[in-house]
Amino acid sequence: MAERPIEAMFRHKKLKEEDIAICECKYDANDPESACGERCLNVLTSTECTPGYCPCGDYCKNQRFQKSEYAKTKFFKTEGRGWGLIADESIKAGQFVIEYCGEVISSEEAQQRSQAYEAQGLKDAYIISLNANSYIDATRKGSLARFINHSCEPNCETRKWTILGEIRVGIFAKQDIYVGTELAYDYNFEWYGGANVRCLCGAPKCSKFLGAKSPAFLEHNHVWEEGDDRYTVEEIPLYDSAEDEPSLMVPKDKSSFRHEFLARGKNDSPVVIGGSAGSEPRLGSHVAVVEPLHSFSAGVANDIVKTEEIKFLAASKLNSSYDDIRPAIEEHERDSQDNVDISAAMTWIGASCSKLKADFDFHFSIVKNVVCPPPAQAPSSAAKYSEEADNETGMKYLTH
Ligand SMILES: C[S@@+](CC[C@H](N)C(=O)[O-])C[C@H]1O[C@@H](n2cnc3c(N)ncnc32)[C@H](O)[C@@H]1O
Repeated sequence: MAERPIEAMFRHKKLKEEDIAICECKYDANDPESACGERCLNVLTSTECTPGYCPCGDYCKNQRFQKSEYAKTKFFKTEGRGWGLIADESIKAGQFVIEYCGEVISSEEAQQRSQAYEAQGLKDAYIISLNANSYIDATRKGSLARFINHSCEPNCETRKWTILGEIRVGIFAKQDIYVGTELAYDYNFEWYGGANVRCLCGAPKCSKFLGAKSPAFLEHNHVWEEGDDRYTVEEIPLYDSAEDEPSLMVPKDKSSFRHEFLARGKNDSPVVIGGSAGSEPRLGSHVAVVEPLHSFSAGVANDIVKTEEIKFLAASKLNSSYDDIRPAIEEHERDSQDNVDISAAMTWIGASCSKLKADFDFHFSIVKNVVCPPPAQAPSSAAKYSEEADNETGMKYLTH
């Protein structure tokens, strides 16, 4: 066995000798920079070489986490987003910027701490996910990486690396970054903030909330689907990191339907479809006023209620199968590993298709029965059928 420096023996306590990944690199004495470059077997598997075992010895370039080879950065005060981190030297695309350091904790501990920090009034969240069961909390201990803000169009990204048998998270540049540019990554898969925070990244395709696509956010706010008004932003309590406002009113999407009111016919007044309640319906726009469900014929009402029930059932089946597949999806998204259990994936795909079909059937039943009823069906007394067709869709709407 090759002789190893003493400190190497102490450092990989968790790694058994037979588990140490040893590359086959041979460094060129005339070009020491070539040692363990991008073709190194360990680099290709996002694993750092183990000191004392790498054939390139001290020339090995693949020990950046272990040697804290960070880019030069400094923190600064942003407008509305607290502290941020900027590049203090130019950074190349793909370069390791800094490690996200902190306390490694379990998911139960992460949940407890996140609630406790919120109760203490801490507005900034520093817990990110490491894998399905562990999190890194940089609230009390961490590197400068804790100051990196979120952007929906970021110049950096997180990547997982295996260092001496342990997974660690690094921030890497996605593109060349000039000196003085703010560093940002997308919090989506790592976000473990308790409160819903309005995103102030300013990107044209901003998703409005920090971590809006993260498993934790979806779990707390349910599935936020296009056209599903149960989960519109108006209904999500949030605080604004800039002004700590308790609520935010976002203009409603005029083209989305409000099925629940229609299908259940909860009140007697006409129901507005596709406009904010109380707003003036406009003829020929994507706004229609219809009667509550109970004022339609029994056949029409039954058809809509039946398709809506199927829709809810399909949604709940999809949700429960998502719970089974979620750990695999998370793992896959983080580590790009193809370890998704095929039967769970098939169930999930099946449930997704059933839900799509149920959604379609429900929408179709509204269009068929309410928005465009067959000519034989006379409109009710409270509404008359407008002959004016929408230019874009050709659909006709009920109006006062
Ligand atoms: C990991 S910390 C980042 C550093 C933080 N700005 C500070 O002052 O310590 C994450 C917190 O920063 C704030 N933040 C980060 N990105 C943001 C963004 N795009 N919009 C609004 N607030 C943001 C949020 O309060 C979030 O909880």
